[in-house]
Amino acid sequence: MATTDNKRALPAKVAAMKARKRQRVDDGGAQGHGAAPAGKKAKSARQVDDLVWKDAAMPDRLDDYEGFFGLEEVDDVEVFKDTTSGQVSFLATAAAAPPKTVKGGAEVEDVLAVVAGEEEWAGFEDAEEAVTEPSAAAPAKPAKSKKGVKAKKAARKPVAVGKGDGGKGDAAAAFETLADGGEGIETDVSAWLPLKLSPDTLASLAKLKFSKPTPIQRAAITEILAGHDVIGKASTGSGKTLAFGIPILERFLELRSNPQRSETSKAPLALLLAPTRELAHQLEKHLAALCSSGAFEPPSIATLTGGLSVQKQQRRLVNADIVIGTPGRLWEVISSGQGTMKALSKIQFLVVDEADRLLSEGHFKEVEEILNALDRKEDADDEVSGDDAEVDAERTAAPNTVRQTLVFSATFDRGLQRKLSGKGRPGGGLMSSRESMEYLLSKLNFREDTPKFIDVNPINQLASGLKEGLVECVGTEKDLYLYALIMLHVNTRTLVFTNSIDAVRRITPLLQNLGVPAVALHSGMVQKARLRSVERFTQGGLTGQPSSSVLVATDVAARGLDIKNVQLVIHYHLPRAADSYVHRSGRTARAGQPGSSILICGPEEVAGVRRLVAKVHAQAAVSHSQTGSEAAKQGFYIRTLDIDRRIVARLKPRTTLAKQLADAVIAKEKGHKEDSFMRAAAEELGVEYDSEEFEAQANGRRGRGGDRKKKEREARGLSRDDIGALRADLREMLRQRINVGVSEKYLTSGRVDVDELLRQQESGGGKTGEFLGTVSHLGLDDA
Ligand SMILES: Nc1ncnc2c1ncn2[C@@H]1O[C@H](COP(=O)(O)OP(=O)(O)OP(=O)(O)O)[C@@H](O)[C@H]1O
Repeated sequence: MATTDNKRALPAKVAAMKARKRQRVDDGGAQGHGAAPAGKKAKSARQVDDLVWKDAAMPDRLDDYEGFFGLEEVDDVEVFKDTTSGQVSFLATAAAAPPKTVKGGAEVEDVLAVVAGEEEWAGFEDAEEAVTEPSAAAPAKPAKSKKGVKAKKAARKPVAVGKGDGGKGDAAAAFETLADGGEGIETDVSAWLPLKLSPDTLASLAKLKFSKPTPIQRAAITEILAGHDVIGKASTGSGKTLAFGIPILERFLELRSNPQRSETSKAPLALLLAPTRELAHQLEKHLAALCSSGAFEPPSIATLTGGLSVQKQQRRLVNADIVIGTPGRLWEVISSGQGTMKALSKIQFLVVDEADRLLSEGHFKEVEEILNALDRKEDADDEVSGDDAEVDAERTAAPNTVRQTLVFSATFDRGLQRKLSGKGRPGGGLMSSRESMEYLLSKLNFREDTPKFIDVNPINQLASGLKEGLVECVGTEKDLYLYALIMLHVNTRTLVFTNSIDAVRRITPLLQNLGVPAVALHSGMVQKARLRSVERFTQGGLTGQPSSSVLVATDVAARGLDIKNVQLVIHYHLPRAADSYVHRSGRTARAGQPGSSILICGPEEVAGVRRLVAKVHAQAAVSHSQTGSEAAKQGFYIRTLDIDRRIVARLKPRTTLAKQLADAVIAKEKGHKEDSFMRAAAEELGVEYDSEEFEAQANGRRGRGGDRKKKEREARGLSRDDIGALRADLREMLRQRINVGVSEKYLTSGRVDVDELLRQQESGGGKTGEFLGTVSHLGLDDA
């Protein structure tokens, strides 16, 4: 740790912070605290409400306390009066006046007092004299000896910043105190120092235990802080959120510390666009976590997504520092007026997360309208209507000089990527194709001609800890194989992707019937249920409450969702495109963790799947082949995983029963809905409704889907008793152990203890891994 005689240059922001503190102390004097006596203990000026008032003890016999009911008292406070203004102020020690939440990060002293729980602050060590210098205008703050600081630290197990790095200890001393948060966390955040972040931000990072920036954070934060527009590409789960979140926080703290905040700085600072509601809420969570150290008053965040009360969201907009939204709801709010557009036109950051999705065809219309609205220079007060916004915007849009635009994703179109990195074919400027992402990017109205393109993983879009494999089976056995895979990964948080809402609706109850704790997520669910599913999945599985260790979802969960410890992704349906494969698979193996991705496909699909996965890996293969690797020259070849047929065969009866049950319940629900609909329609038409008659007519018109309809009718025909009997049969079946054909190996009560099976197999002379076929190649036997 540095001492006062071993001074080094402080990061600019730390120096600025200290200057601010000094300024504050000086200002305090100028504003009338000048007469404050220099206390023996360091005391500082407080508002009356900031003091620690205690209930005054009252004598027992005074029934109504003679008018003193509620009397409060305070210790260790000096009262003094400004001679010129006559204003009364209080000087109190930290013990008498623990500071409230600190605004703007400027009040370093208060932050430190909160964090350290001390009366006095040791200061930034290499410039103690500047901080502790007794001012004529302020209470003296005695410098604390290094020994004293250390003793307290030892007791409080502080965050270790700059440990062993020699050159960074000066600022580190302050960060140590700042970042502890009283929780005894030890996180060395010195690796962040080159990014020159404020102590408040470092304190937050320490609290999050993020000891060093990820590559995209290291590269992007510097450029963003330098004021550049950035297009950032990095693999899934590599920390892109904080790559833009940290610079936004830095700017927020800077603005907060400025007492003369301009009109602009009172408007929202940043607007973040996300493609799905879940991702928007997750962005809010991540930013809130980043701002939760307690060292400063966090920014107010308004998240605008569909499915939740628009009025409530509009109210939250009023004081929002950061606005996060999905395009549909955001546009709804902007176009409904209320001055939203005017406020948003002053944002300093526009973030487009999962940009290739947001800017793709089909999603872009609303994004385009929002962008147009943001860039309208004239009549910013006017309300925009969806119809005229585009025309007006064409007329009034001008390059934005204030706003920085930050565009992030794990996947960008390859041609565009080459162009952005300066390796593309010359010609065909950014406006070449209206449908292409190039055109859409051009609409983002970057402040610079050439935004910085940062690609930290030009070789591989997939996380390095990801293992991939495929399971081949006939289409009618997909349910069975899905169940088998889940059974073979007990206590594994698993995300199952399908291509349709109907499939989610069918598979979830099927798995539930089999005793698998599954929850559903798709866009047809009401928003609260969607959020609840994510919550249950996030909490379940690993904490001894297996209430939701499997999430069955459509691609609404494919992008951006950051759920800890998802170890397995199963593609029940094949992803429709290479980028979907990347993003779905990216829900596992995040933040440097291992994870596996398994595709279930029919024999006729295998060739297509191999092509698709090879395409994703193509760039890596090309790059490796330049170094001569034989395997790489052949391209990436995804392995087929052999699941022991004996297990599959023995799981079949229970799966068939569970499916029958699930189908019956779904068919009944559907029938009930149809019935209600038909009854209402018949009533409206004034005809009598006879479901059997209608059914008979339908039978006569059997066309496409006739078999399915027949099955549905059969399933619907099951009585309540029939369903009860099926349930009882299934329960009984799930209680049975499944003998897998080798003595002492079995599956019990719907779950499989794979480790136990492998152990027994090994001790019985079997080869480890044989049981799971090549699944062991994925590392799944560790699960
Ligand atoms: N510096 C860091 N050190 C450790 N963990 C980090 C760091 N930065 C972020 N993380 C964690 O890494 C995880 C993934 O981060 P994030 O969700 O930002 O990834 P992403 O790159 O946006 O992924 P995707 O492309 O899937 O959206 C999060 O749980 C986040 O808290």
